[in-house]
Amino acid sequence: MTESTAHTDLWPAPTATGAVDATVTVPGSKSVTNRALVLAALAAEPGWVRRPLRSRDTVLMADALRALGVGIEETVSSSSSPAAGPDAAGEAWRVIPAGLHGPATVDVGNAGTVMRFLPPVAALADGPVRFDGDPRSHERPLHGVIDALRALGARIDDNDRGALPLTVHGAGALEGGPVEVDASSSSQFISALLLSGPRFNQGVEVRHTGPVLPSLPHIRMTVDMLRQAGAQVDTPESGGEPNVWRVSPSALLGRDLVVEPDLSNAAPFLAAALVTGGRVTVPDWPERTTQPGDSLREIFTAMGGSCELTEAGLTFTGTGRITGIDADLHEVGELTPVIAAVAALADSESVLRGIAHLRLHETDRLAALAKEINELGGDVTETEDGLRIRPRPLHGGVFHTYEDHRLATAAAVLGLAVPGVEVENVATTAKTLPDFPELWTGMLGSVAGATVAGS
Ligand SMILES: O=C(O)C1=C[C@@H](OP(=O)(O)O)[C@@H](O)[C@H](O)C1
Ligand SMILES: C=C(OP(=O)(O)O)C(=O)O
Repeated sequence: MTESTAHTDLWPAPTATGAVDATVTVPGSKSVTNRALVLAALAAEPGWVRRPLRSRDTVLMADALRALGVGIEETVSSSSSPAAGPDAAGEAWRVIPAGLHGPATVDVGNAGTVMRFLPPVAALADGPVRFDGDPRSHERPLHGVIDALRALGARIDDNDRGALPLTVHGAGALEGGPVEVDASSSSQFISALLLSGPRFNQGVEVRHTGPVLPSLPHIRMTVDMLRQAGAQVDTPESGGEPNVWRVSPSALLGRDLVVEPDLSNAAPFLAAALVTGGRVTVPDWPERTTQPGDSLREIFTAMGGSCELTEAGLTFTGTGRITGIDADLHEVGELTPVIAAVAALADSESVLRGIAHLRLHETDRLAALAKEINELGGDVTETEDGLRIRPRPLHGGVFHTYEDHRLATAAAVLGLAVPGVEVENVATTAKTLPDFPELWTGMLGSVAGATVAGS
């Protein structure tokens, strides 16, 4: 969290004066889209990524792969693929793999997936690839990827910083093999090495050596998508050693993949049902998924709502009463900001644990949530590994967002119940959810008497 941001634009968060009753179509998953792009770029044949998320993080990924020589064409497709399903017509990315070339320059913005997933890809290029990004990207942990790639045979020039900016001197191939990584600061270190692993001469065997590994569902997502692309992956869950993942060298298939809705970005909309005692349906909620956002069904039910998965999607219904929770969120850390906002509106205390690594996300999320909710009259304290939230009556005010999309959506949730919340730089939601203000007001359009604070 840096103290000051240059943004002066304030978005008056709409206050709900009634129960929401809406269906909200949530755009595609950032995590699935960016994995799909990387795997398609490394494949031996062209593939499709349908219903991709088009947001800052995914456009940065596509542009970076293009800079390395991969063809990515935007199309409006009417799919004839059975895999795509009857209603999968619509926008798609056609990915045409090619030899990976340097010199190239990659702007990672502040996308963890781009800054961590692409250095291993760059090691396969035939020349130098320079990586840089937003000022915050220089502070986010990358040492796990850098050290592991060096151990696997890559040459990287990072001025001994263990962080961005850096240059990967691609040599056209990487030896690969066994490597140890402390991924306690980001699961993305492991995902990064596994995703490119099939293309290393010896494949890769990644052993996590540090304390608790966060975001395991995201590693499962990596493994799942690798397997669907034809890779052979051994995991702790498939009978392998604890904390060891092994990917064999192989060609990857070009897939026809339909991206699921981003279930973590469904969080503010489901929260609206909880906060207003209303009902929100998110269509196309997958029956089976590796996305951490699927845990919202359990977490928000524990906080006082109920949910039902039908053909129409996931319908979440609130009662207007919110109960605090004591929850370990280390597997689903990216859900924390919205859960914290809901907890601040509950009728009992919450403790959110297991999320110390959030201090290294888009901003220091623990510090930012505590400061901003407290500035609205709340009582949030940082613990060693999370937050303690004691609900108090809140008042309006400016909610600073620190270039963090999830801080902005959390603020919108507070604004439903607290008149006069003004969200600084709501446009920062474009990192993963570009149409957030429109989706939000569209959802509230279904509330009789919805008002916009400050208007
Ligand atoms: O692999 C991914 O797509 C992600 C993994 C998680 O990262 P961390 O393990 O760094 O928390 C998550 O928070 C991030 O939003 C997306
Ligand atoms: C931590 C997040 O993003 P990133 O992929 O940049 O790590 C997030 O989206 O909550």
